[in-house]
Amino acid sequence: MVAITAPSSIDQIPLVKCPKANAAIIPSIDLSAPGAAAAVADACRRFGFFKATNHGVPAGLAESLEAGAMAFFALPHQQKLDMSGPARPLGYGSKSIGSNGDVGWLEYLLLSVSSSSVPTSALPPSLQMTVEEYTRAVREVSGKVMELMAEGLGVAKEEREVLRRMVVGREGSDEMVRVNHYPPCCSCLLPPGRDCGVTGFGEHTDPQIISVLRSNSTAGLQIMLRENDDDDLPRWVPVPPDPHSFFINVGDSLQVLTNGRFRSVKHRVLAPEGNESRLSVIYFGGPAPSQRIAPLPQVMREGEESLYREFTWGEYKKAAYKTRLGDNRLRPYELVASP
Ligand SMILES: O=C(O)CCC(=O)C(=O)O
Ligand SMILES: [Fe+2]
Repeated sequence: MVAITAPSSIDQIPLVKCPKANAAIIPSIDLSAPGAAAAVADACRRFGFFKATNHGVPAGLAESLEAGAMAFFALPHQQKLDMSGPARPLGYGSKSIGSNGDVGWLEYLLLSVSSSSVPTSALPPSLQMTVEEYTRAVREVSGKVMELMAEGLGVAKEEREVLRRMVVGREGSDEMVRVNHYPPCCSCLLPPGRDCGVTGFGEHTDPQIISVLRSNSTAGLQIMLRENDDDDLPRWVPVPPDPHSFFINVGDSLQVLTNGRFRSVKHRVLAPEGNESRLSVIYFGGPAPSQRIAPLPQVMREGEESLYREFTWGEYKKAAYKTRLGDNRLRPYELVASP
């Protein structure tokens, strides 16, 4: 039993109805194929998002984490709170996302996986071990993807680790794992096929450099397509779930590091419509708090000007905690106003 109150009690943020799904347009990239670097860069420029296949993480690892997480979320509410502490922001949270009034139809665990303030020691030991093992594997995927990104951006071979080194294996880097559980929402109230339109996780961009997401086979994730010349209305596109693949998000910091070449992707999650829960696990790769976030000299053309006022990751993260989920957190740092 999941200790979440009835759907009617949560703030139902009005959502734009989804246009017909056009799932085929979400790029799917075999990370080991020749040409992967160019495909990654193209996807990050156009969508800030892609599906990564052939990533080398054994299926059993994600499945064990999924099973352990589902068992944890099935515990009584108070026990989950007692074990992990209330999310501030690390720990166990339910419905409330952050401290600024954002709500969603979910419960979650937010864990820091690189600092000593990790509440994972309060998790059931087998879940803690699985989270740690899974994180080691996904960290490698994120490192590989960041190298492909650098290659696709045209960074010289000797410097292709420039992004990876900010996160992977760097002393003090800010890596987090979030496990989100979206219980079935209104299947009891609506006929099959009707969009219940309840927000699972409201629209936002991820502030870090990179996010690596894996979910079970329950749908709900959507990304916003960037406006283009023919279509200047924002369009939400459902992302068909694929438990065998990872989904890579460009975060705000990577947008700045690439001087806007890669764009952080707006995304959201709708609460599940059927009887199945959605379970997602997201690895967020952030740098050390003192890391300066400014366009990388390796990607800038001669004479190119920075589009952003520089900041440190620590400053940005602190500012992000003071904003609402859907706020454009990069706007205060833009030197050339976006439309
Ligand atoms: O749960 C999901 O599928 C995505 C959630 C998300 O975007 C996040 O936790 O930042
Ligand atoms: Fe996100």
